[in-house]
Amino acid sequence: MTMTDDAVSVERVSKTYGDGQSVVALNDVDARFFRGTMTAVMGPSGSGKSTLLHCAAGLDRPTSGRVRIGATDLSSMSENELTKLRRSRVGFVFQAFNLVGALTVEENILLPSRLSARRPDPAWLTEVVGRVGLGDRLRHRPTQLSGGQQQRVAIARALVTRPEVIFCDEPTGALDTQSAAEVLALLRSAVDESGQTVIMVTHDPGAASYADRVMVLADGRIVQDMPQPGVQRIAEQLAQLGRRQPVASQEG
Ligand SMILES: Nc1ncnc2c1ncn2[C@@H]1O[C@H](COP(=O)(O)OP(=O)(O)OP(=O)(O)O)[C@@H](O)[C@H]1O
Repeated sequence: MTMTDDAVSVERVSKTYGDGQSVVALNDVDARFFRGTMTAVMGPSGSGKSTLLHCAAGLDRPTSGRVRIGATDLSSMSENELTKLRRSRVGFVFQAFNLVGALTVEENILLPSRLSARRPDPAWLTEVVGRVGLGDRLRHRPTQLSGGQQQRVAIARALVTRPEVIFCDEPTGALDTQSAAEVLALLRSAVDESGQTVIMVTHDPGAASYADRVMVLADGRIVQDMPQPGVQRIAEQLAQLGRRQPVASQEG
């Protein structure tokens, strides 16, 4: 495997849903996500953010184009190989936490390691649990925790296998400001202290301002790519998009 500076690269990726009256969710998108950086993906509802995240993470296949994680080309991989790749090389954090209610906090955190049959390094597990501040909650069930605590469990679960890339879809969408700040600081530390790569879909300019770069999608295309734009500029760009006339849907 050759080393590359790209943690993820997306080349000429299009995704069309349905046939007949089909929806073009991604339209010939090129994007490179550099190692050890955090990128926020923003844009109006329906602009293709989740679709881009899902294609980049190997959760969904593009209709055309190529996705690479590191030097690994996902397009030629079987479902089985994709599943293995997702378990070993990427982590996920979703708005709805997606924890298993019947398992304890500790069991949830260890689940990806169990599934990939790789024993986590106990020192690293202690470090991760300490970092997310859940040391005294390991035997609790997710329902016994606040939303912010549940999201911290999800982050610990994503960190424990030391994935190259952590994909986040609205990770702070269900959280209050304080819990959101804690979650964003944790994602930031995964980048700054562990050299991991974070790709995060968010609607919130405040959350996006934690990123090294903000990418804005509209109608399935990247329309802005801004290095550390700051909350003000992000909000302005989104407001400008909001004022644009939506592209007429193609019917019939
Ligand atoms: N499984 C699907 N089947 C059909 N159309 C879909 C499917 N998933 C997404 N779409 C359509 O593709 C387009 C892009 O959707 P996507 O979820 O990627 O947007 P988004 O920017 O993440 O939106 P939101 O901010 O509302 O979550 C939308 O028009 C959506 O309706």
